[in-house]
Amino acid sequence: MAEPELVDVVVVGLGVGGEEVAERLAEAGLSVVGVERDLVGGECPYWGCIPSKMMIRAANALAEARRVDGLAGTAQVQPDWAPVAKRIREEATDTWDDTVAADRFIGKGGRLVRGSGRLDGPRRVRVGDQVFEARHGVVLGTGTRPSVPPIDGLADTPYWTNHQAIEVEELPESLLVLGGGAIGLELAQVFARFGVQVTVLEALDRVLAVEEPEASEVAAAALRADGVEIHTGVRAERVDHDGSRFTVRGGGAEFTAERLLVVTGRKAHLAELGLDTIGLDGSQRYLPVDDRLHVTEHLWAVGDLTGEGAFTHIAMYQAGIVIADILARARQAKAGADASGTASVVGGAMGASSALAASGSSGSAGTVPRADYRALPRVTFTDPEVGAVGLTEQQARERGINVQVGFTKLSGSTRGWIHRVGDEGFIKVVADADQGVLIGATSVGPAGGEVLSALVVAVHAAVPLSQLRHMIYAYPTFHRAIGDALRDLS
Ligand SMILES: Cc1cc2nc3c(=O)[nH]c(=O)nc-3n(C[C@H](O)[C@H](O)[C@H](O)COP(=O)(O)OP(=O)(O)OC[C@H]3O[C@@H](n4cnc5c(N)ncnc54)[C@H](O)[C@@H]3O)c2cc1C
Ligand SMILES: NC(=O)c1ccc[n+]([C@@H]2O[C@H](COP(=O)([O-])OP(=O)(O)OC[C@H]3O[C@@H](n4cnc5c(N)ncnc54)[C@H](O)[C@@H]3O)[C@@H](O)[C@H]2O)c1
Repeated sequence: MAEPELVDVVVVGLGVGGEEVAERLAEAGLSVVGVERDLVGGECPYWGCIPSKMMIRAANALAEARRVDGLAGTAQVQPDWAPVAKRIREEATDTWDDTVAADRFIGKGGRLVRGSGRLDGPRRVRVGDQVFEARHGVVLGTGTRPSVPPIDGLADTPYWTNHQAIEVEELPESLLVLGGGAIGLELAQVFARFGVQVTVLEALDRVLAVEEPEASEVAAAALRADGVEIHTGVRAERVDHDGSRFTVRGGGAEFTAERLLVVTGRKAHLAELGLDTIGLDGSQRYLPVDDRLHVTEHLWAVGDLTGEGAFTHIAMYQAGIVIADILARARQAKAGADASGTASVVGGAMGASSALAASGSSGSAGTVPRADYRALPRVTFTDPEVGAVGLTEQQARERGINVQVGFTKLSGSTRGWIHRVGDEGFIKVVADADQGVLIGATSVGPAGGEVLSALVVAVHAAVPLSQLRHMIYAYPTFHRAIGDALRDLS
């Protein structure tokens, strides 16, 4: 068997989290092998956040144009998917080609290895016949894939996941969407606004069930206004495809459409990562990590597979901590080696030590930040946008917190009233009455995700309620409604 090749760090999976770690460590002068079996960049730029938000931008332009009537005259809107598909192909994904991202990593000094990586004992990764041994350790950033439920008949049909929905060049006449979560709602609204007859089937009793019930109500009403049929409490039991149409049976009813999109959550695939070779259980749903993203000594994980929230901003946040941790350890190792007069343990390259010294690393593991998810923000980019941070009211009550809640509708604010059509939304704040701080908030509205930023600061920095109440909120903004919600706390 070939001797393992010694490097500083191996990163398996170059999605947003892994790519960030690999690029920044390579830039700092470490010898980094990045292993990727598909596209460098992962789900977000090719089949996730970016192309879906391009679709949403286009769909929202149609909706705004349709709002001209009654506000500013009349407008005739003729939707055309061609420019959207073209933009996704040419601007977002380079027709699903990662040359730019791969070259960027290589340009920073990284070594890209194409293939599937798996652990092969402590600090070792195997990719086909190649084995790498990492002095500082291995970072896993292998993300998630769609979790497709074991529904009778489904596996034998040509159903879509987010990949086919994002790559679509010609829209179907009708679409069944299985799953009323973030992906389901965002894409359902886009396609409906382009004229597709969309039906959403959700197993739970409300869509967007992880957020406040008031948010689910507003989102469902907005989609229905766009012509989307929503059926909650429907768990699909059987799927058939007759060559041209899908039929889904569930909840005693039958639904048919030309296409079926399955967006029922995501799943990490730990079993294929060789975790057993270091004594870890590969059958778990996610890979548990500590607050420095350590799975175990010399093994870190970032992004969706940690189960801390399937968001690009979580993957990037975690990547920042891992980078600081590894650079601090590399610097300590180098200092130890320098003191004992042995060769540098950092990389093999002559420039590595000086690059590391200039990289801004703290030099001490004690100063590496620890992950804190109290103020985790999330935004579902429906129109209106659903922004939320921290705990929902129910989560706070389940934790036994002395909860106060404040609520205000946007339509009751000056800006909402001026905005008129499309002003659906609200601000809801959840406070810990004993601590006198916000522990959660929801901001739904035309700019719900942007308005959320003030609430994220409030939860993150535990700004006292007394200070929040005495802040000046610009008039007439949507965010001024935060003041109204705070006054409603009881
Ligand atoms: C339709 C959609 C819309 C979304 N919109 C948003 C949004 O608006 N905002 C937001 O914050 N998040 C959004 N997300 C979520 C976001 O895309 C993910 O949270 C993010 O991509 C996670 O990054 P990651 O690095 O953990 O993994 P991924 O992006 O999944 O990347 C993992 C990479 O690892 C590779 N890989 C896996 N196993 C191996 C292996 N054994 N060897 C080598 N390579 C391997 C994969 O090929 C992949 O490239 C959206 C997701 C979807 C599907
Ligand atoms: N704007 C964003 O930040 C954004 C956008 C899209 C996705 N994402 C991320 O991607 C993750 C995955 O999104 P998702 O929408 O696939 O998952 P999700 O977990 O948010 O929603 C899946 C929905 O499918 C339902 N479901 C499951 N099995 C079903 C069945 N058999 N029949 C009917 N309904 C069923 C669930 O009850 C749930 O409501 C999200 O959790 C989110 O973190 C983020």
